[in-house]
Amino acid sequence: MSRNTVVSAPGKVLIAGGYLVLDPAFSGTVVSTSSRFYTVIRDQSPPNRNTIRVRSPQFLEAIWEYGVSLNNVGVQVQASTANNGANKFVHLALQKTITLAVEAKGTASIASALQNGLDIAIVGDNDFYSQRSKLESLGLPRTLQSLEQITPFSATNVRISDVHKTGLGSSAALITSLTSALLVHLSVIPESSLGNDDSQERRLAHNLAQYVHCQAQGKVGSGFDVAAAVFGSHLYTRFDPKVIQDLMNDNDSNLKLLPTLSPSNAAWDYRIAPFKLPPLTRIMLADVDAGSDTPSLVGKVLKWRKEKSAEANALWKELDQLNQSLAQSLLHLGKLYDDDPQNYANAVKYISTLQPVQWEANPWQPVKEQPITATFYEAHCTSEHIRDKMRQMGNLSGVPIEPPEQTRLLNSCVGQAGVIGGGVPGAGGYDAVWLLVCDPVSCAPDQSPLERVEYWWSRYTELNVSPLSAKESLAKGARLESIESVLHLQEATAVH
Ligand SMILES: Nc1ncnc2c1ncn2[C@@H]1O[C@H](COP(=O)(O)OP(=O)(O)OP(=O)(O)O)[C@@H](O)[C@H]1O
Ligand SMILES: C[C@@](O)(CCOP(=O)(O)O)CC(=O)O
Repeated sequence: MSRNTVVSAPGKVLIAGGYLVLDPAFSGTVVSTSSRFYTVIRDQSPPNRNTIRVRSPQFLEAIWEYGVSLNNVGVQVQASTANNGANKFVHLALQKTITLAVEAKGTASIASALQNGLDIAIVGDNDFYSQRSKLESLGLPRTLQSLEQITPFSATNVRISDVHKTGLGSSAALITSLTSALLVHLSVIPESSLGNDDSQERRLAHNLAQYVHCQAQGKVGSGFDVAAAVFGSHLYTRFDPKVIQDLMNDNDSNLKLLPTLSPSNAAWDYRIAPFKLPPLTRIMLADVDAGSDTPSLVGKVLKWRKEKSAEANALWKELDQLNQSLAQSLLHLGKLYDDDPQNYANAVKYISTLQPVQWEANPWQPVKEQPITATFYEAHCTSEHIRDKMRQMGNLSGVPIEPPEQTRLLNSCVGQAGVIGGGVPGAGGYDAVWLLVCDPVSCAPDQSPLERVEYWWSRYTELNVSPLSAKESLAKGARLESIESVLHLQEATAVH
């Protein structure tokens, strides 16, 4: 039986550092999500030498066939003229990854891996796409429980270009799972290398995915979304675009890829510092009405920063300090848990039933719980302060980063018992919110913060708020999967 290779990569939420992360002098706090993209690679049956078929079974008209020629001139991946439209992202991922594989392993080895042709299926968790209309058509309320009733990797019944995305970074997760799965399948990196949080092989996968994503988008962004897909949650400092400038300009593909993309190329100066959300807390995400256009928000903010640089730089500095202190408070909570899990759990349970303003008001609170409660309160205040500064950025640049509708929604959530903080992720706009809530082992007889927020969102009328099921992914970044252990993956990717 032919082997299959399955690699998944998570989505992302930038909880702090929007806009700042575009500048290498600042960092962003990025949380990777349990919602993932999965790429499944099998041999073609019946065999079809040197061809690759890529399928996205969740979409209409989403099958692309390619021919691969490997010769002394190089690698050519040619889209079939019978394809229903092009898929630039997938095409570039195949072209660049196979080219890199030939450089690393030699033509004969890659020709042998392609002797039966490849069938590649790509699917994304339902969270990447808005489930609002599906819930409506099923007559289900907009709750986490309702989402569980939708089959995993369910069909969207539309073309890719028409789907309503939720902003989890589908293209970065897709490119990362596809390029990393190919690297494993073509034996450029061993399967075991994705078992380590950080390794030379994972860094190669990162550099390749960043480059392919930049080529596909036609620009070099900050890359925090690809970094999250590869490494999981972390504090991200961007790389200097110069590292791939020559490759980006090389329209005739004359240059070798490996010298630039190799993990030993010191020009890759991105930094990944460890980060994860505190124990017994949970991130909650919601898709809010229609998505906004990130590139246009970003363009306007950057233009304003250029024109009003003194004012903007002062704001960037203040925000940077706040972003760093939020990350430090959240990391410190992790340490407080490690030092004293019992008092930490008690403190979380205690604040889960109180609004943040009440957290420190109890003079009888056990002494050992006090520093824990105080750190949670600090995180709350800092995240509110960040929102304030992001609104200021929006007002000064004339961009709806946290528009008034979102402010009202967030204020009504952040004031609730057990809610630590929240905001508009990434570039902001109308399309999404995140919250960090306490998630104690049990809240009985009270409702948990999660249940309270969920209920509030499902009844909220000013905006239509639809929750996502994602939690933080604690499995770091891209990982090898076995097809049997991911619910519905076999069915969703079967060749019919
Ligand atoms: N499921 C998929 N299968 C194959 N190709 C896909 C899929 N999803 C996206 N793509 C490709 O990636 C391209 C860009 O995707 P898109 O613009 O949706 O990403 P994005 O803006 O990063 O998403 P997000 O808003 O979630 O951050 C699409 O035009 C398509 O070529
Ligand atoms: C504004 C920016 O900093 C974040 C955009 O994030 P998102 O795609 O809205 O999650 C741009 C970037 O870093 O690519």
